[in-house]
Amino acid sequence: MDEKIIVGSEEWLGFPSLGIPAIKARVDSGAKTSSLHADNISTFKRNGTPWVTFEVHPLQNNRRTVVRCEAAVVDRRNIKSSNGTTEKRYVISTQLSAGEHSWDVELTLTNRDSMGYRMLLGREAMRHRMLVDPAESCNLGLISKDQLKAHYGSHEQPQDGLKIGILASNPKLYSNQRLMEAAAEHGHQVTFLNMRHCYMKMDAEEPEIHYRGGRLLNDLDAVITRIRPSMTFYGCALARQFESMGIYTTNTSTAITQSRDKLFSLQLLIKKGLNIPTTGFANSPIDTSDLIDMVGGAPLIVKLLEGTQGSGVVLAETRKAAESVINAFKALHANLLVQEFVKEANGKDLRCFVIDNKVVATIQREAAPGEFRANLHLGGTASVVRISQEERKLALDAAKTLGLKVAGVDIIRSSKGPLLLEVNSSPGLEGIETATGKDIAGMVITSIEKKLRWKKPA
Ligand SMILES: Nc1ncnc2c1ncn2[C@@H]1O[C@H](COP(=O)(O)OP(=O)(O)OP(=O)(O)O)[C@@H](O)[C@H]1O
Ligand SMILES: [Mg+2]
Ligand SMILES: [Mg+2]
Repeated sequence: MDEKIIVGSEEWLGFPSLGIPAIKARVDSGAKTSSLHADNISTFKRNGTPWVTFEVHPLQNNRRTVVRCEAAVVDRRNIKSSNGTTEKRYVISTQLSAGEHSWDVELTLTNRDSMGYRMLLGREAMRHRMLVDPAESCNLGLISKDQLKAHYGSHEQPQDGLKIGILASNPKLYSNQRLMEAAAEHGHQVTFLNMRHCYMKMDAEEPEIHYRGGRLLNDLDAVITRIRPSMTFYGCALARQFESMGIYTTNTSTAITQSRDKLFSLQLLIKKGLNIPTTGFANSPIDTSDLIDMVGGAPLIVKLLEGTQGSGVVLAETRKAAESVINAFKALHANLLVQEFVKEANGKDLRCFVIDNKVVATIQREAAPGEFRANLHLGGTASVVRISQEERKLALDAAKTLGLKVAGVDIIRSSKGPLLLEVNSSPGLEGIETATGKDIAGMVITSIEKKLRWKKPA
């Protein structure tokens, strides 16, 4: 061929012999081989030679449209993916159609979804045929929604609702009850998944998650990740496994992991220019006095890095008290931070509930008399409150910085303006739903429906 086809960074391609007339590919000359996102891969023999059968979801963010394909296996190869891991993949050879042209290419089958693209076009398939202009996109033409409907309408699986799992610990908890209720109310099939009863098969080609008794959890559409702090390590491993199987998670394993590390997340937030109370962190007991000065002296707050629901937060009213609390915690080898005490907050703080980059509800929590911690578990009371633009922006920036789609952002009102206290990746629903009367659980479900482009059947 003399004239080379100029392609952009993404293109609509087709694999006629696989029954896939249109699929949007990420053009990636950095990758050697091309890959196709395939599910439920299994092998069989035809006339004595190895074949594979697999399912392709040809449309991005849509797992309802399924095309079952078959192809002869030409090889099994170790492929290094962009995240550095190597997996053994089946290789097939099939005709690629690109605009007016077509030729045979090799494709590796992987069940790893690379940023929503169902296929990656690597340089081997492009060689001598294509040139890439990374500034362009869809040079070979756009495919309309109607065309896609005509291609794939008959491949849409009838579905009454999404299959949603709630990955958590306690099915009796108000938040989990409400999420299950809301999912069912929206017409979905919902299952409570106790993290302790999930176990996984670490396999590059066929990763699996099993549930107590051996039930396979691979066909879920979405998992609502409600991982309690004490289960962060295992819970995030499970979330990661679901993600690697192409299952949508509300908060991703990465976002949860980093938001659980209080110190790390404070560093990330500060780097983004978000305001927090003046905070110090140390390890050796020698410098206690300077550490206290660093945050402006007593009264000050000492926080255990692993504390939750207010349990690890202490107010030291005097310098002497501060020294003894810090030294006591240090002797226990607990990680702690010291923080300026925001006295003018008067035992109040704000909890902003963020979903998909929107503050959907906010409450003000007020500490019980004689208490400075506003946690509802410590007897604090919740009330509806209006927040300022600045507070709203702080909450949204915080959730975004940590990559959380669902977050409870705690803000304290100081004389210097709003200061960020912390960001929770599994915010409780009881206090905020009760005080505001809003259906927050329903909003979480709606957010999943939007992400998966699910529409209520007429
Ligand atoms: N620097 C501070 N100045 C004044 N009050 C504070 C300060 N830090 C925390 N508080 C109060 O103490 C409460 C608990 O603190 P914080 O939210 O940091 O820890 P936590 O509640 O134990 O953590 P988690 O919310 O993860 O369970 C806050 O809600 C707030 O009312
Ligand atoms: Mg808190
Ligand atoms: Mg916290």
